[in-house]
Amino acid sequence: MPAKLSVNLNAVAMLRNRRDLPWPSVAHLGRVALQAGAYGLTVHPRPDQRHIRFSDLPVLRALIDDEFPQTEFNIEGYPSEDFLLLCERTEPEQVTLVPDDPTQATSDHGFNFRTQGEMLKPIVARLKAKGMRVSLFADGDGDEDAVKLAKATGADRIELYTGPYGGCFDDPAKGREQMELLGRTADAAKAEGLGVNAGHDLTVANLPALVKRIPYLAEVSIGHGLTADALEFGMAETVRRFRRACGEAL
Ligand SMILES: CC(=O)[C@@H](O)[C@H](O)COP(=O)(O)O
Ligand SMILES: NCC(=O)COP(=O)(O)O
Repeated sequence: MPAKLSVNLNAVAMLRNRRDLPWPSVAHLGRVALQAGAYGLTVHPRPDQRHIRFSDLPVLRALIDDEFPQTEFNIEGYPSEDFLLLCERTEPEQVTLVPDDPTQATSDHGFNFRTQGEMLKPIVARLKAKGMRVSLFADGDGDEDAVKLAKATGADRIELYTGPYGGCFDDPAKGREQMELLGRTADAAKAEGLGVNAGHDLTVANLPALVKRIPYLAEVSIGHGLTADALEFGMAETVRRFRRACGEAL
């Protein structure tokens, strides 16, 4: 089974927010992505709303419900009370919890399950009780004990933080090392019965090797590199290119 592509709309929202105007439209580009066969949409609303605004969420929820009911909405964020309430109001199919500080420019590490595992347990249970699948952002450093602690939170999946892998675009040997660490983390998660997602700095160039190493990868969420390609190739063609890179025969 190829990894499913969820298109992260944060970068589109960031372009829109340069002006007090409604374009580029997050909802319209989400529609184009889903029409082109993306499996889902991802957003990462940050507390300062510098990318996705809280008001985007009901619009995207309605887009999926009304026009693409076979697809999924994935909301990412730090599990503050405000974020949890936002998820409970929006009811995404999946919530990806990340340990981001509000001042961070972008996500750059996974949870420390040794120190944060107990904090996560009731939060995971609360979201799952409302029918949302829960994925936890995790470092892909090959730490098998950390994966066991992630499993103990009750989460359904982990999302491998692939930033260090994506950062090796100009150093293939280091890229292979990072990929092996991601692969070992993923294998440990699979052995624990956790599903495995991945995201951050994935591109059409670095995806094929990753999905080959982790053939059971459930889902990738991609925004920055995909939006960069969409400027060149258009959103629909870009989604098809990424689907091919995920292993879909198109
Ligand atoms: C959780 C994660 O991996 C991030 O990639 C995030 O979703 C992207 O967020 P920004 O687009 O706000 O940098
Ligand atoms: N979870 C990762 C994500 O949604 C997108 O990350 P990026 O492709 O914008 O780096």
